[in-house]
Amino acid sequence: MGLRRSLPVVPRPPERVPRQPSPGGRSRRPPSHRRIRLHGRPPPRAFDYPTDRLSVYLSDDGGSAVTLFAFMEAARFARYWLPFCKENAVVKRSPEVYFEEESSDKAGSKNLKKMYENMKDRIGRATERNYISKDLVSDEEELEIFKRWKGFSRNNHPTIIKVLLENGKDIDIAGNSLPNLIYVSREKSPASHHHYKAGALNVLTRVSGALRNAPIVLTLDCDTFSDDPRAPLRALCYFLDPSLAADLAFVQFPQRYQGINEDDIYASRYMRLFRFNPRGMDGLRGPSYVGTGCFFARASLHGDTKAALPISRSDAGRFSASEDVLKKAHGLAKSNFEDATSWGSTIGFRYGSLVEDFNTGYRLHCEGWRSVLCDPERAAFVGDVPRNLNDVISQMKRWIVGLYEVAFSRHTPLSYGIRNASFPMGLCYAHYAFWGAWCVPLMIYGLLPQLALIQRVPLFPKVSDPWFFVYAYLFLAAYLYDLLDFLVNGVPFRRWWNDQRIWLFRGPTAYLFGTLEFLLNSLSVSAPGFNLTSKVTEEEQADRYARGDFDFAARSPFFGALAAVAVVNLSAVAVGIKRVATGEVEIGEFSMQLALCGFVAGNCWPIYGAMFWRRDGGRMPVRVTAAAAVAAVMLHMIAHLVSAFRG
Ligand SMILES: O=c1ccn([C@@H]2O[C@H](COP(=O)(O)OP(=O)(O)O[C@H]3O[C@H](CO)[C@@H](O)[C@H](O)[C@H]3O)[C@@H](O)[C@H]2O)c(=O)[nH]1
Ligand SMILES: [Mn+2]
Repeated sequence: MGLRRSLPVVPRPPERVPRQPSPGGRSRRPPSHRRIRLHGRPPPRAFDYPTDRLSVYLSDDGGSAVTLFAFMEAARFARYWLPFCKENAVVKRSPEVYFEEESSDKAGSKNLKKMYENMKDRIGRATERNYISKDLVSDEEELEIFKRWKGFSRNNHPTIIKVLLENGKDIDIAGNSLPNLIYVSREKSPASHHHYKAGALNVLTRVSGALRNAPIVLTLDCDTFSDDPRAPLRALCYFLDPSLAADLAFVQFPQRYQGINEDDIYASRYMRLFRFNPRGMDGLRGPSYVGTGCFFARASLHGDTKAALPISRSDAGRFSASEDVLKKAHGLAKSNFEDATSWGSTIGFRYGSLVEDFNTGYRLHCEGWRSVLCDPERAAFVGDVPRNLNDVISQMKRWIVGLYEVAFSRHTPLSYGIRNASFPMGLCYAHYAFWGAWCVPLMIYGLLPQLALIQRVPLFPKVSDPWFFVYAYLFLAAYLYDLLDFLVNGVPFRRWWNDQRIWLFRGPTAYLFGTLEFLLNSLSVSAPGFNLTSKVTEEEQADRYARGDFDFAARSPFFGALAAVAVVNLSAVAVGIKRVATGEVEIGEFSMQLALCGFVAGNCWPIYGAMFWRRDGGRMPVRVTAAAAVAAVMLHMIAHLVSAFRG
């Protein structure tokens, strides 16, 4: 049974008539460039896969002419880049990564690099002006396209679909045909909810369905690049396995990242979330969908039950971009197309949660579909992480809100999930859905024993009491178990230490603020929003990150809350030690509380540095420090009042 057609949706460029993109042109940095590093690797991605069975759809949710321009440029560059990769067996097919890491002396590599720099330069200029001017586009026909961008805004613009490359018509410089490349910017209008990324993915699903309707669909985020040309083949192995294929909805590759600093100070690898736990779920109904690096059976997105297997029988057609088909596609991308349809509720990517990935995978599992984790040694897809603490926490806060939206929906994992997916799957999903609830125990442990210590209220058994060992055991066993999981998986100790630290940091920040935000959303005081994770980093900030220094340079309420907890712990340690030293209290009675304060304070070390002695740009703004001190004093006063009242 031969695989007839397929359609991984993977950005990878090219352009029409072979036009010389001035390979020898001097690369010039625009003088007024702010020192900003774009850490999302630019688009070109490539697969070892027959190009006539590959279509790449790029969703531009920002509706920007600059994005289209960048893709036209990249498409042109690909005509030179792809033959070079083939000739030299280049596996790292992101040119940005290739030119950075490889000091290549391969034939043509110098010229190609120049060409690449030149392209980046032109895109840089376009980005800076936010406008495509005549000096950037010489082709009249192309210039015409950009003239359509009059009065467009991100939330109000018509549909634009542009077929940038068509297989069979466009070829690279070696004469090989190129895959289809289609730019899609869906219509946005203030009158319809656009449902963020899930909405964008559903438009892509429909548009690709009209143009080609291939049975396999790959979703990739804008900050992900493909780092293994054979990834589609790996995924297809599962889809073509008759023992799996009947109800296989998706094959998920773990999220893996580049550019994380040595000790991973912000725990950006999310080892449990993306590496350990999916392996466990793989033994049940399969890992959850994590938004990127995931191959779907199109059938599962159309709500067709159990239709994934007969890939070769699916009604995939030949790619067509005829006027009729394009007209139809424009209609499918209209902002009101989904009104009174089941898109987002029982078909396609599911709405109602800011974590559309988690929600969609969960609902598919509940509907009887399975998934598979594909975790080869070499990362198949590589993504980017935020590189300063405020962005890290903001991203997590958005996830927490989105997870609560699933937790408290009518499809809550605790009942619907357990009933429909299975008991253990329901629990796995509940474990994440209620993630933010960690703020309760974490806040209690971060404040209560400390304030009680200062008020001379013992909370735990004395060292001489046998119950003491139960507490000590629970604490140590939990930590040791966590540590072992990391060590066994080859993660160095310091990375584990940072991971547990960030877990504590999330308590009064992402977990707490996420929980509050969800409460406010539920009371309709505010509305959930998808704030994009920042994709740029200031040069200075990037350097700090590379050095492994914490970044507190923002007037962020997160930092205020963190610093307040840190100050309470520091004062408790100081007061506690003083009391023990002067014999005011008996050490046995407060040893556990003192140890706890010491442990938290030890973890807060980078916060004290940022508040008190650091002088570089990453220190905490004075205002935040002051606010935190006031908050800490107030907490002490409240504790004092409470204990006076009780006494
Ligand atoms: O209105 C929107 C908002 C986002 N996106 C896209 O969504 C993707 C993810 O956005 P990003 O800012 O990178 O968010 P992250 O928190 O880094 O993404 C993680 O969390 C998201 C759910 O919150 C998942 O969708 C992602 O796959 C997962 O990597 C990007 O490709 C965006 O272009 C849209 O297309 N439209
Ligand atoms: Mn991202």
